[in-house]
Amino acid sequence: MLTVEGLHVRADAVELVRDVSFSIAPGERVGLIGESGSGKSLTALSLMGLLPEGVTASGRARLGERDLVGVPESRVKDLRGRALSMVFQEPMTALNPLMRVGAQVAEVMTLHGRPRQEARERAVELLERVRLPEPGHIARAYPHQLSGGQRQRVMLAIALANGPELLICDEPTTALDVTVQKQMLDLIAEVAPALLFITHDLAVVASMCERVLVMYGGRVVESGPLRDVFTRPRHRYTQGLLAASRLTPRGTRLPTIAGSVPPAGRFPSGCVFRNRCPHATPTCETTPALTGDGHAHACWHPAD
Ligand SMILES: Nc1ncnc2c1ncn2[C@@H]1O[C@H](COP(=O)(O)OP(=O)(O)OP(=O)(O)O)[C@@H](O)[C@H]1O
Repeated sequence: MLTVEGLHVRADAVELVRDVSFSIAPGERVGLIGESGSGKSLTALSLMGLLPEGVTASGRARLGERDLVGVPESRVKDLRGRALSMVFQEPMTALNPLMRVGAQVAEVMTLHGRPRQEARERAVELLERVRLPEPGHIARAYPHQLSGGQRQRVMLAIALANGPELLICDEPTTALDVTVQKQMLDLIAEVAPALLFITHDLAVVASMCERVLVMYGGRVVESGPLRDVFTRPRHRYTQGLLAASRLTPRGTRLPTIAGSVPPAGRFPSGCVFRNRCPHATPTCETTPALTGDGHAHACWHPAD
């Protein structure tokens, strides 16, 4: 559905994103991870036609039959917020502080041609879909009257308003506290038609995505199904990332905690790995190993 081939992003002579290629199939959830400054956001922004002033993209990116790069702004504008939409990290900067949130959700629909009254009614339905309580009441609130988690749900409602084919999320839960993060991630996984999910957090990628792309120094250095990349990381950066994370690559012997391995299924509530060990293979017995704070994630692989 989305095909990116040889995408480059430059600011003057400096190449910030180099020769990036990947694709996303309908319904697929793809994670984009990489260190700070590796080019994740610029890759996403070039698909949205939202690159900052002085930064330009070249190469090919298509959503279905429609080109996203190297086309006039009017064409991309027509697709943006309709065929593909994006949820950013900080909802407070993306929302208009002077406009009621219901009107902001309705506006993205009227901009794409929906009659005003119909858009207002649909806005309340969308606020309900993103599980905001009393959506009619919330629609009349201003952004500052909502919590961070509620504001991010409003952003998700805006992103979903015109029934996009692809949702791009750039660190959408970083500004939220941990319990709210989990609810938001579950909601995104449920409502996204297809997803490009940008994050630093490997555990989040493991719980949300089927495939992963790893960026380093402006390039995609590794990509593949989640299990392959997490169990057989090839690039040094991915290996380092996994070693530093709460996940342990298959083949690593984990210390037995306090002389015993906790029984399977003893994940703390809210744990993103509940019954979803990313290393699981048919031959691998996986058992969650809980460490001191009871919320670390690792797998026990007796076969290794
Ligand atoms: N407007 C700009 N002009 C020049 N360079 C820029 C501009 N915006 C970003 N860059 C540079 O491009 C590189 C990639 O930035 P990008 O924001 O895509 O990184 P990222 O992987 O999303 O990082 P983070 O995880 O910190 O958000 C960085 O080196 C950044 O400094």
